Order: sequence, then C-alpha cells, then structure tokens
Amino acid sequence: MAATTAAAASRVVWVNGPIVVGAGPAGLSVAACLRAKGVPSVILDRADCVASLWQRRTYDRLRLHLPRHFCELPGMPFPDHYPEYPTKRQFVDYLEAYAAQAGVEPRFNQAVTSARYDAAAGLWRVRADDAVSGEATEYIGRWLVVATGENAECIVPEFEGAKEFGGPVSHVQEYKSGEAYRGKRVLVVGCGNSGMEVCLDLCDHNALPAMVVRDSKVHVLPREMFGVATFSVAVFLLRFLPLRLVDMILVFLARLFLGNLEKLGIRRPAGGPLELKNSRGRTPVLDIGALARIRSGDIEVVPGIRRFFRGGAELADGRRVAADAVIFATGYHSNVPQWLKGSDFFTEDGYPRVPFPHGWKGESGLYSVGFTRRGLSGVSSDAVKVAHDIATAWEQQTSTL
Ligand SMILES: Cc1cc2nc3c(=O)[nH]c(=O)nc-3n(C[C@H](O)[C@H](O)[C@H](O)COP(=O)(O)OP(=O)(O)OC[C@H]3O[C@@H](n4cnc5c(N)ncnc54)[C@H](O)[C@@H]3O)c2cc1C
Ligand SMILES: NC(=O)C1=CN([C@@H]2O[C@H](COP(=O)(O)OP(=O)(O)OC[C@H]3O[C@@H](n4cnc5c(N)ncnc54)[C@H](OP(=O)(O)O)[C@@H]3O)[C@@H](O)[C@H]2O)C=CC1
Ligand SMILES: O=C(O)C(=O)Cc1c[nH]c2ccccc12
Repeated sequence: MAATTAAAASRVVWVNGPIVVGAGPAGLSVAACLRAKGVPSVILDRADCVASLWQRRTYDRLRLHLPRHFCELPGMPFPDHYPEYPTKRQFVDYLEAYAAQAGVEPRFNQAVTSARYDAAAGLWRVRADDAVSGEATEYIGRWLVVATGENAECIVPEFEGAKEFGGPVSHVQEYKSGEAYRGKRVLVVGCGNSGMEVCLDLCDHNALPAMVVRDSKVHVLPREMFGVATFSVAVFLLRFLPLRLVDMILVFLARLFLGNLEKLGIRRPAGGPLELKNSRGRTPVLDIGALARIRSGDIEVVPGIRRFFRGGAELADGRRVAADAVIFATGYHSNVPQWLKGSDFFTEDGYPRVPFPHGWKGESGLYSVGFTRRGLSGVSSDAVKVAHDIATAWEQQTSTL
C-alpha cells in the first residue's frame, strides 16, 4: 500500500470505474453521463444529501437567476411547468429526480481528505473520513473526477477588532431568511449576488441593512430587458462579437435601463462584467430588486470596513456605523488544494491551470467538472466531455480484457 501521512484506513474499497468527489450538479451529471454509456462510478460526498450547497447552504428565497434552459443538466430537461427562473425547491427536486432517473446513488458523509496517484500501481488512492463514525476508507480506482465545486468553502475576511464586535456574526451560507433580524441593524459585507439578495430579503423582513461595497465598485446588470434575459442577450452577442465589445454593450444597456448608479455610491470596475467573471470569478449582479431598495434608502450603501468595535464598524472614509449583526457575503473558494496531493493540474486557488474550455482533463486519469466560472452550463459542458473521454478509455480497457 502507498505510504500516507495519516494512519492507514480501516477499510479499502476497489472502485470499478471512476471515483467522483462531490455529489452536486457536477458530480451527478458526470455520473449520469457515464451511466448512459454503461460506465459505473462511485460518488463520494461529505454531506448527507445530493446538492448540499443548494439544500443546506443557501437562503429560502433563492431562485436560479439565469433562464432555466441554461441550467439544465445533460439528458434531462426541467419539467414543463417550471417557471423561467425555478425556485431553489424546484431545482433541488429536479436534481433528486435526475439522480434517481440515472440510477446514481452517492455515498454520503464521506469527506475526502486526500487523493493521490500511485504511479507504481497506476491507480488513484482516495481517502475519505466518515462524517458520522469517523471511520476512514481508502477508495482505489483507475480514474479520479474532481467535482467539489467553486463554492466548497466560504471566505470570511479578518478585520481588526472583530472579536470586540459582540453581536452575531455569520456567513451568508448560514442565512435562511430575514425573520431572525426583524428591526435589527445588519451590516452585510459584500455586494455580489448574495449580498444584494440578502439585503433585499432583510428589507422584506423589516430589518435595516447596510451593504459594504468595497472601493464602491460592482457591476450591476438588469436581470431582464424588455422581457429578454440579459444573460441570453450576452450569449447571443458572443456568437458574433468579441467579449470586450459585448461587455461594452452590456454596460451601455445597463446604464440605459438602470440609470447612473454613481449617485447611489456604486461605480463600475475597470474590467467589463464578463471579463471579470471569466478572469477572476467576479459574477456581475443580476438585479432582482435590491437596486430599487437602495434608491429608496431602505438599503444603505457604505464603503469598505477599516475595523470593528463593540456594536459597529469604522469604515474606509472614517465614518462609524452601528450594527446589531454582521453577515459576511464575501464569497467562496475551492478546496481542491487541501486534499488533492502530488498534482499540479490545479493552481493554489483550486482551479484547473489550463483555462476553459480545456481545463477538464489532467494526467493519469484525472478529470475536473465544474471549475469553468460558467455556472451550470459550464458544469454540463465539462460533464459531457469527461464522460465521453472516460467511456472511450473504459471501452478500450474492457475490450482488451
Ligand atoms: C447561491 C448560489 C446560487 C447560484 N445560482 C446559480 C444559477 O442560478 N445558475 C448557475 O448556472 N449557477 C449558479 N450558481 C453556481 C453554482 O456553482 C452551481 O449552481 C452549482 O451548484 C455548481 O455545482 P457543483 O457540483 O460544481 O458544485 P456544488 O453544488 O458546490 O457541489 C459540490 C459538492 O462537493 C461536495 N464536497 C466538497 N468538498 C468535498 C470533499 N472534500 N469531500 C467530499 N465532498 C466534498 C460538497 O458537499 C458538494 O455537495 C450558484 C451558486 C451559488 C452559491
Ligand atoms: N440567485 C442566484 O442565482 C444567486 C447566485 N449566486 C452566485 O453564487 C456565487 C457566489 O456569490 P456571492 O456569495 O455573492 O460571492 P461573490 O464572490 O460573487 O461576491 C463576494 C463579494 O464580497 C466582497 N468582498 C470580499 N472580500 C471583502 C472584504 N474584505 N471587504 C468587503 N467586501 C469584500 C467582494 O467585493 P470585491 O468585488 O471588491 O472583491 C464581492 O462583492 C456567484 O457566482 C453568484 O452569482 C449568489 C446568490 C444568488
Ligand atoms: O450565478 C452564477 O454563479 C453563475 O455562475 C452563473 C453565471 C455564469 N456566467 C455568468 C455571467 C453573468 C452572470 C451570471 C453568470
């Protein structure tokens, strides 16, 4: 057995087919595509359900914010009665039905703590700890598919004085609804889609949100223009025009539909919305109503935080704001570098080194699904390619047996 730094696993499981880490949309879709080609696989997930990001780590009012046809997984459309922007419940129901239809049954409570390629044996050795019993299992197989996602861990920045604040502090992944914050002054740190939507939800529950927009910069786009999704317009234009030009058109249209946001304390970053999404994973905000609440003064926009003190924070402009609670909507990061060892396929940020559309295949039977910064459509695109490639190798292997 290969040397591992941790104690030897108490169980060893031989996997006939790929080992897939993650039972979110990426893991489910690659396993379903493999199954359709007659290739079995084993999915491991640290959580106790499929799509735990959606089921356990998102707020109640969440809906898909891209039109439904961009969010379908390979081989199964959404039910006809679903609306253009399905609710979280509908999306989760769809994912559960997707797994059931494909006959995919992930192994839950399996937190992968290390995976390495054993070159001598030509096999991947994946160690997982059972989240309930603590029992360690080593899974051994010919292929490894990384499907742990871009949102595996939450980012909570450190600030001077944070310990003095005194009130409840949480990350948006724990937020369900504004019910708990009625009448409270809430400082929401971050102005991506999460920060904006949580502020909107807080308003709807009569809380008093202030939203931190660091450097006052964020791209806000209307979700729709004259009933057409801005995202669909962007995808259409990208068929004919270079990305920079499409970005200029989007910013022009946003200005036309949303007006000048500088009056609200919001400036546009130097890079375009799609350029920043692709290069740095900064998703532009697709507005579903927060802007109107900023205009009406229900959501206060404030600059970056300098430090916390008891009951509030001092801001970059020296102003002090009082707050009863703080919610960090400061984003997520990949966790691949924490557990994938001895491979330089992923950068230290946990994304494939080779950019889209080529980042799905590594060396020695290593694959990735869902690290394209292109949401669910990127997940589907990777899943189809990975399943096709593994199925080809599988056929060659089984025909020579
Ligand atoms: C709030 C929110 C809303 C979004 N809305 C949209 C949208 O409308 N449209 C769109 O296209 N995209 C959207 N996205 C993007 C999102 O990335 C995708 O929706 C999708 O969930 C990605 O699927 P995934 O399987 O790659 O990752 P995930 O859904 O995060 O699944 C990864 C799985 O891996 C498991 N895992 C992680 N680490 C380990 C480990 N070490 N061991 C075992 N298991 C592990 C996790 O438990 C999880 O179940 C949204 C993201 C967020 C956060
Ligand atoms: N309805 C939907 O479908 C929804 C989709 N999502 C998606 O989920 C993903 C994650 O979104 P989200 O959770 O908003 O995370 P994002 O990474 O998109 O946004 C993080 C925000 O936090 C800010 N931030 C980070 N660090 C600090 C700091 N130290 N001080 C102040 N601000 C800080 C960032 O500002 P800066 O830009 O300056 O770094 C940015 O505004 C995205 O892809 C998003 O589109 C999220 C919610 C709803
Ligand atoms: O909502 C998300 O997290 C997504 O990743 C969806 C998405 C992919 N590409 C985009 C470009 C603009 C806005 C949203 C997305």
